Amino acid sequence: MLRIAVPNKGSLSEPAAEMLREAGYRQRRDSRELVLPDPDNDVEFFFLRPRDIAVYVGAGTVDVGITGRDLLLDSESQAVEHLALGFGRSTFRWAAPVGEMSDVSHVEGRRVATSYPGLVAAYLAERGVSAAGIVRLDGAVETATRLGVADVIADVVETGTTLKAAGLEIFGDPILRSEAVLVRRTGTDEPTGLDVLTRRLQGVLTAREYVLIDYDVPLALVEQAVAVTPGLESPTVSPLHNREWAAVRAMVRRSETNRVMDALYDLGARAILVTSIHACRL
Ligand SMILES: Nc1ncnc2c1ncn2[C@@H]1O[C@H](COP(=O)(O)OP(=O)(O)OP(=O)(O)O)[C@@H](O)[C@H]1O
Ligand SMILES: O=P(O)(O)OC[C@H]1O[C@H](OP(=O)(O)OP(=O)(O)O)[C@H](O)[C@@H]1O
Ligand SMILES: [Mg+2]
Repeated sequence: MLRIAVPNKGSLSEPAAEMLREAGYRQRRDSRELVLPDPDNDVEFFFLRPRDIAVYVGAGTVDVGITGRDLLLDSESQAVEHLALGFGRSTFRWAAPVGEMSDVSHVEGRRVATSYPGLVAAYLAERGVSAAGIVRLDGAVETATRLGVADVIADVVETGTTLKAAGLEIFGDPILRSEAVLVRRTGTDEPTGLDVLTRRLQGVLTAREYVLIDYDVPLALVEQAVAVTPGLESPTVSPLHNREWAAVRAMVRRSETNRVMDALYDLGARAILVTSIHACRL
């Protein structure tokens, strides 16, 4: 039975449960449940703090887990990224009071507040910058400079609203681009059942990223139309009752739907229909 760790709280918790539900797994109804067996799918879920998940996976006490890439790298555990999951996207960035710093070299000799000391120390060491110290805080890191415990912070930024409200501005390149990831232990055989979980999650990712497009097009234009919608392997082209026309079906990236529909219409395609993909295996 594959043991899967899932965030029990925080911003990754709900979207992780949603993705697993879409992949056909049982999910808990009560947020106080800590363990949930799913015998039909031969897996067992453990609801743990996202920060601890890489630690459990690295120690081998659970087989795989969902956590943030930033938390994985901060953990310095034996866990590695297996599959990026496309939700919980954020950047991890430097910030300081407005107008004070513009480059990571300015962190030299200054005090840094962060919830990710491992990640920050590794980043600074790689660039040969010595901070005066790293102050580890659990949250609300943006307040640290105002309260005088640090000169600069390194923290998760999504919209930038929290930083702005604290009178801070980002500087330097992003330390990291993070998102939720499925992690597994390094240096051991792949756990039994991970192949099925991976295919199911990839199915959800594809169903979210792609739509199906159907249209009718004059036979003479099929080649040009297919060049606009090449699909993943090859589009389906079917005859229509009117023998001078064909029906085409292909997968298209959701983000490109309208551009593709416009191009097909301009070419002469008609009855262009777009439908969501509910589930898939490629
Ligand atoms: N505002 C946000 N937008 C996107 N991802 C975020 C945001 N805040 C935290 N994360 C991500 O969530 C993970 C941290 O989860 P964690 O549960 O420890 O903190 P949290 O989501 O901030 O919850 P809380 O602070 O309520 O405990 C990290 O991978 C981080 O990148
Ligand atoms: O760029 P924004 O959209 O403002 O989001 C980023 C903020 O969200 C998270 O904080 P959270 O609300 O989890 O509080 P915390 O600092 O106590 O973890 C994160 O730690 C940042 O502070
Ligand atoms: Mg938080």
